[in-house]
Amino acid sequence: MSSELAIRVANLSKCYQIYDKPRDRLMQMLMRGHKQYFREFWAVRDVSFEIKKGETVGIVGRNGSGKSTLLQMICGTLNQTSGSIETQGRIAALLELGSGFNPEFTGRENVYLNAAVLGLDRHEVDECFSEIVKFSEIGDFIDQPTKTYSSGMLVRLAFSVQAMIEPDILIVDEALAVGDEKFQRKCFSRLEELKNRGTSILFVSHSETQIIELCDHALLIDHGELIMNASPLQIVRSYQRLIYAPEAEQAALLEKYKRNDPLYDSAPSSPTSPTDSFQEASKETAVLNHYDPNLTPETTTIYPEQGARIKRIAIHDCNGDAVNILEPMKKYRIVSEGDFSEDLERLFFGIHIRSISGAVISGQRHPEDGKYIDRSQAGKRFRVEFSFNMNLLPGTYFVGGGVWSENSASCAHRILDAIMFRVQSSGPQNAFGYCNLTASPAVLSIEE
Ligand SMILES: Nc1ncnc2c1ncn2[C@@H]1O[C@H](COP(=O)(O)OP(=O)(O)OP(=O)(O)O)[C@@H](O)[C@H]1O
Repeated sequence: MSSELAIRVANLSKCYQIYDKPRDRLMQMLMRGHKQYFREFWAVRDVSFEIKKGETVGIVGRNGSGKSTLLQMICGTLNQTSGSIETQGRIAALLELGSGFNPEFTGRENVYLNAAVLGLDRHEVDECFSEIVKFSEIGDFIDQPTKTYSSGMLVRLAFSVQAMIEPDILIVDEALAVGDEKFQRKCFSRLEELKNRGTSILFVSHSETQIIELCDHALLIDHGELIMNASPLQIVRSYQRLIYAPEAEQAALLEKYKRNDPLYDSAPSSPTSPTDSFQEASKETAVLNHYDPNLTPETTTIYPEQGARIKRIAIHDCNGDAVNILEPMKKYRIVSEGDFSEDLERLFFGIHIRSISGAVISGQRHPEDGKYIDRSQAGKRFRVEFSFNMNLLPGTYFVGGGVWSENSASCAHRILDAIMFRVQSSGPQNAFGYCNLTASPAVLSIEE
């Protein structure tokens, strides 16, 4: 394997033998393979990919798609049925909650045991022990058996051991979803630190923000197969589109992804594509200086219609004119219009604003959390207006919107990156990031 690579997986597969009855397992042993008493279940099938040193790669997929099985094989805690795995350097892994701990041992004993498994000798553990305990915030509990720990404490200690020993490869299986938000933030800043120091990180997450913000690229796994290996944003979009698609359309979508067909309806756009007609409907006659007809996203993703259809999303200024060049600190309205093709119950509308990297910066729903519009009838049109203060800093942003209802398993209709807008600069800024939350200028005093 080239010295640039940290992990190389080639044609990796895992087949489980499923016995419907315990008796079948016994029969299989007795018959010594003369007859087959089990069903084969391929949890991972012919997966190949490479991860370079220092890269962070996210794995995305539905429940049961084979993510954990794949990670366990890479860590060496599960044998593959066929294929090969090559890794370079020390691998640390955070798999199932507390799976590396012996519950009868104290936290301290488990730290030494865990570190020994990772190849550290006693002296090396002595050197980083206090750092591990400090990071985990376990305190005096470190000398209690880990069976007395809460799930949050277990994950804190497990993460601390794996992350403080500076592995070459770190594998994390969703474990970070456990633990309080403050600790999660600490874990992610530690992951960023490891990433900057050159650790290759492979992690499973259902959080689109984590995938987009941390990963260099990502893998989409479904039914044990590697469906796509692409940019984090593309993977997150494809995954969302897959899980929101009606069941009947999912197989075709997966085939399309596998063939590496253009992900978005708009790329390349055909004259009749839904994206074109949506964008045509959303296009406005130019309003002097504040509407740029060329400002249209190439990443528009239109979900299948399931009872509703959003026909147009637009931003209006205080005169009701459609705009997409916005001025900081002014008031605007985002308007979403469409119609219902089915009778729907308990519905709500939403819009969101995303950054270029795809992170959701802000969103609004109507009615508010926990409340719904009781019902709507097929054939009726809707129009919903969300008002907002333009507190975003100069830059380019994307707007998406959706209609959700209890009748449709996922959403009645949804469009990601429906339109885009630019916030103009209004001169030198004291604020940076995405939002301007400044209430009044900073006050400085320096001692004489
Ligand atoms: N020991 C086993 N014997 C038989 N089948 C198994 C075994 N372990 C896992 N599986 C099956 O393999 C498939 C993949 O499981 P895996 O845990 O890898 O999925 P996953 O993508 O990590 O799911 P989740 O997101 O729910 O954690 C599942 O259908 C699961 O039921």
